[in-house]
Amino acid sequence: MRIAQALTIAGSDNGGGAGIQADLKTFQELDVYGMTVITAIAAQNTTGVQGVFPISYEGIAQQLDSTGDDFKPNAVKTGMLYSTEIIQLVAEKWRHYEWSNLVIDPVMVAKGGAPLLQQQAIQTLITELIPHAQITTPNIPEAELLTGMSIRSLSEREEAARRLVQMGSTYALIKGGHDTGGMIVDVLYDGQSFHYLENIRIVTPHTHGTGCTYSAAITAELAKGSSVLAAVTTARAFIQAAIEDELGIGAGHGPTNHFAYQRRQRGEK
Ligand SMILES: Nc1ncnc2c1ncn2[C@@H]1O[C@H](COP(=O)(O)OP(=O)(O)O)[C@@H](O)[C@H]1O
Ligand SMILES: Cc1ncc(COP(=O)(O)O)c(N)n1
Repeated sequence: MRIAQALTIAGSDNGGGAGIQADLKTFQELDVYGMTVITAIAAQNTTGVQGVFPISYEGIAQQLDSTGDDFKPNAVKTGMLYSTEIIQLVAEKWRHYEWSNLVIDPVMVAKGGAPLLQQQAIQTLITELIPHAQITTPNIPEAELLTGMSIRSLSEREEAARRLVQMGSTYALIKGGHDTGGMIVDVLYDGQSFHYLENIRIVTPHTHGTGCTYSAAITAELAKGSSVLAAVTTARAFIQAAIEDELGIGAGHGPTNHFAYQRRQRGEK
């Protein structure tokens, strides 16, 4: 049996809704073999982040080498990278192992407001890692920090996507979840034309890990050989199902339902 393989380089969420855990669950649901490099341990639950404990530089470097020396992931995603040093390290190993299909989810702040990327590391992300990206997937506040522009209108979302492509990302996906309308519009740009993914906003507090799950689904589809547009389209359906069929776990902003998409595909509830 040949199986597509994907690597996630991200932080751990013990609550299982975001970070490494969301990525692995998503890979598994989409029939992709998942591998991990853990950058930090975030102690968190549905009410917030209680602590962040970075893994040592050596610990991350060794995980990257142990992975790269033996495995050939078909796609790689980054989530919480935390510091300038970690971003530089990932960029160096990326070049060394000649990996392909890099998906950058530029995780900066948790839903509750806790910082997951040091402020000074944003510039390093732009100069060192984004030029290697097949696709970069910021939410609106992350896109504002990366591009230095304020984003209100659809045309500003398009301009932000253009700037990310100018920085070297082959595709840019500006996610619309932080907008306020009844429809959510995610804007995908390939350097020439725009694609708009429009979905009904689901009224729910349970959106913890949506960005992680969405970008993990894109990574899984790229690992299987899909085009970027096809990967984003499938991933969007995956995240919509995951938010719609809510699990209602925890007292605060609960995780999404990683089972939902495949259950629907099989005609189950
Ligand atoms: N309430 C919602 N209803 C439907 N889709 C949502 C909802 N919240 C988020 N999404 C979708 O999940 C994806 C990630 O959400 P977003 O909030 O933009 O990013 P992040 O989780 O990185 O902050 C986007 O495609 C967004 O449109
Ligand atoms: C380890 C880790 N990575 C990423 C997120 C962002 O997820 P969200 O924006 O849904 O809080 C998180 N909370 N924890």
